[in-house]
Amino acid sequence: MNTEDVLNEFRDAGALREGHFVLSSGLHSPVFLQKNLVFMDGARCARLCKALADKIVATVGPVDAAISPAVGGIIPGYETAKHLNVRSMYVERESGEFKLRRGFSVEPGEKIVMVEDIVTTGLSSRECIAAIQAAGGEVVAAACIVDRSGGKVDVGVPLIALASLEVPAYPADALPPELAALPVEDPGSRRLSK
Ligand SMILES: O=P(O)(O)OC[C@H]1O[C@H](OP(=O)(O)OP(=O)(O)O)[C@H](O)[C@@H]1O
Ligand SMILES: O=C(O)c1cc(=O)[nH]c(=O)[nH]1
Ligand SMILES: [Mg+2]
Repeated sequence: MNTEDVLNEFRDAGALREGHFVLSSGLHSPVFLQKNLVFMDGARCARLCKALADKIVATVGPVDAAISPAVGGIIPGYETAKHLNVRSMYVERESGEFKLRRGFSVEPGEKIVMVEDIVTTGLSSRECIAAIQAAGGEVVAAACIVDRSGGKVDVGVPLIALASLEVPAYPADALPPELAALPVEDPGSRRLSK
């Protein structure tokens, strides 16, 4: 499955959104990949995650478990782990920091693949990787459905992306006028209050 195949899955799901979005990183973008509309369709989610699982095995060989950052990473992490035939866990924010909770644990030195939905700046991936390492896991690779940086981000381990594209994103104080004129949506969970 190549980048165009993945984008077609997003298009068919109505998940390739245009407007004015503030991203997890605080950057603003005219494009948002609303991955939940993709993952809500089990067959579509399975097609994407089976392809991602195959790419992970082809790149780094077998792994012991997959761990994802909540919320967006949970469904693709679970589905990718299913195709890898390994257990699936997630980290979630506790006082703002990703932690393994809910009885999840890793054995020292277990080979872990970190599975994200979308990578933009890689900040969430790096935070998730740090949490896995703090729990004793060896993160052998990061994987994602879409890398919006076009291969530019460095998450400290090899990043295996099913699709790679460059999408414009701007700091809040450098918005193009046509973007600034649109009402802003903040669809992610980083700034949600409890
Ligand atoms: O590479 P980055 O710049 O960190 O951006 C990508 C992250 O942003 C989104 O999560 P978000 O924090 O919006 O919350 P969500 O997972 O609940 O959608 C997405 O799920 C990635 O985790
Ligand atoms: O960077 C993000 O927060 C982000 C971008 C995107 O297209 N989709 C998403 O869910 N998050
Ligand atoms: Mg996320």
